[in-house]
Amino acid sequence: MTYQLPATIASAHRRSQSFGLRANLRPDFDPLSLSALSALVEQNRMLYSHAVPAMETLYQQIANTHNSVLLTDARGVILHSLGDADFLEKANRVALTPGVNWSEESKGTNAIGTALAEQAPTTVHADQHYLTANHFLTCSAAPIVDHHGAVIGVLDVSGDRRSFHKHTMALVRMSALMIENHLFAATFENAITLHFHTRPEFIGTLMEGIASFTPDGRFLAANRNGLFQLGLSTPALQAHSFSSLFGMPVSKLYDHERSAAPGLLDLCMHNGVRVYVRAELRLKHGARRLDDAPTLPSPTVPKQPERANLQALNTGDARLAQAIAKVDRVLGQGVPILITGETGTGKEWLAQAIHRDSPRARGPFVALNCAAIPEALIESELFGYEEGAFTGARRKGAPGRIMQAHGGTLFLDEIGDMPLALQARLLRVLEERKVVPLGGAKPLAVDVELVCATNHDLRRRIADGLFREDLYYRLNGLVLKLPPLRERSDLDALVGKMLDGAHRQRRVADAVLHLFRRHAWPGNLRQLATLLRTASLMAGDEDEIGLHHLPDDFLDDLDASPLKPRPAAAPDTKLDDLELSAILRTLNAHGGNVSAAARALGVSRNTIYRKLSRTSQQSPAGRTPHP
Ligand SMILES: Nc1ncnc2c1ncn2[C@@H]1O[C@H](COP(=O)(O)OP(=O)(O)OP(=O)(O)O)[C@@H](O)[C@H]1O
Repeated sequence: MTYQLPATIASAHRRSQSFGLRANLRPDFDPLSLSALSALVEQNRMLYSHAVPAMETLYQQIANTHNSVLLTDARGVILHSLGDADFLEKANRVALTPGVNWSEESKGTNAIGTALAEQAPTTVHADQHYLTANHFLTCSAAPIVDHHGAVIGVLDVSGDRRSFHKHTMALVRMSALMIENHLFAATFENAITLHFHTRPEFIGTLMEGIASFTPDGRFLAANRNGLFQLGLSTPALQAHSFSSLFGMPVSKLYDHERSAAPGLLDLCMHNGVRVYVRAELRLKHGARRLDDAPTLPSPTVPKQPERANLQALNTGDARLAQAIAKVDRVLGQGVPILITGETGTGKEWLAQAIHRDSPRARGPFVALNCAAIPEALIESELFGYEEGAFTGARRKGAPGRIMQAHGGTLFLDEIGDMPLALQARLLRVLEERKVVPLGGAKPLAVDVELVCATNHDLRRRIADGLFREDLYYRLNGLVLKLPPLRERSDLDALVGKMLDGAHRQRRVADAVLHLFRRHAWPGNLRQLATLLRTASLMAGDEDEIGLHHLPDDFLDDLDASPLKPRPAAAPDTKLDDLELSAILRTLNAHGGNVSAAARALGVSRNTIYRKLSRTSQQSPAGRTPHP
């Protein structure tokens, strides 16, 4: 049977012929010597050290599928491979091993060589390979580019052709993007780095745009998604600055970052597209490098008399005010703080405020989410590793998060999810105040204030054998329990504060506030902040956020979920709820338009407003917790 070769493969075959290669060529068994390979790895140290963790994660996804993960340099020489033993043995037979060159000039059409030649992700399957010896393979490769857009290597998954899976290419592309983003983040030491996207939930994911600027706002570089969103090429961007691209003076960005709880910025790019932006300031005077680690922050740093940042969180809820008063008493005294509370109740914001009001405010604030990184990586992330700690290469060492927080605050989020074995190591670090990096022998002295957070009940996890009791007692110097939003009495003030941070000053209609007070808010402050951002966008030029600006899914939720119970004394409870439910459903069906809903129900708009407000008055926020 004959079939048409895809155009890329056909031109790769023509190139292979022009190199004088023959299809029956025997694989080349002449790899670089071990010392030459080590030297090559050393030359590609940045690429190698950021790629290996991503390769390990990628390999975990495809383990036991007769595949291997490979990294090459910019010429196609394999630097590192990870794979299933049975497949590695087969791969050896065709020299798919470290130290061997897989460029098209050397091996003819193959995913690595062709991805390099085409500068694009490429899959080469079975007999699409130029050399007959490679027909048993299926390979998917994606180039890795640096911050100038230059190809610096290739990530590839190769396996037995029977193991072909159509999702492999997507996994490889995502992993290559992850490596590029990590490299990008490590490239600029003294810079402002922006993470941006048109949708706030995409910030922190592989889809985010990243762009770096000098401290005075000149453009340095952007990653692939950043270039795409900005809609300009790297050369065109060289003439730009933070203010010309994002319409805000750089001084305002500094002001924003210095504010009590800098959330996402809502900015309008030069092309008129609105984006959400998280800024990261890595400025020399602010960021502490490991090299200066042994020096502790100067004891002469004055203790700030005012708790400006903590006070900014105090918007009138009595339980929160109590928690802040407790923090005030222990600040700077070396008492570990444990923050508990449901998801989205503001645990991380509180941790940041604690750091900013502490005498260590000038030191680093380093956060690690123990639930967000694979278990295999937590250890090296937390404790760091020494040069040569990983087999196969002279991978340069890296400081762990604990060391990076030296002289400042270490925030361990989701501490309840930390694996048991690491809990023992963490306990030792806390007791001895020393860290031993992986593969290292020498303990390094470390001085950090510890703030941890969890939404688990740690006592429960102790009873279930998932959390060490001794560590628990080491962490809970002061335990702060953040109330869920449905139990807070300062909802109106919070709404006002969240809107204050926006570009445009807007009010919220009473009817909307009434609905807010009756909602159970499973996503807490995060849900409220996101809802207000969406509603503000919907409101466009209007000064007031009304019911018709609320997203449909919120009205759906309100209708579907039980409202907060009202006090037992309230009359006609059932009837009122039925009525309210009918009103909400109708509002929902009419996109939140009160006039249309009133017409459909045959009542006046005022009746709708009155019913909404009456139900809320019967159930003041903060009275009864939602079950
Ligand atoms: N005091 C506050 N004022 C205004 N918005 C706030 C405040 N605290 C939190 N938020 C909003 O809520 C979001 C979630 O807050 P945060 O990340 O601190 O919660 P968390 O409890 O740590 O969540 P998780 O348990 O999911 O890690 C923030 O991104 C912000 O939008």
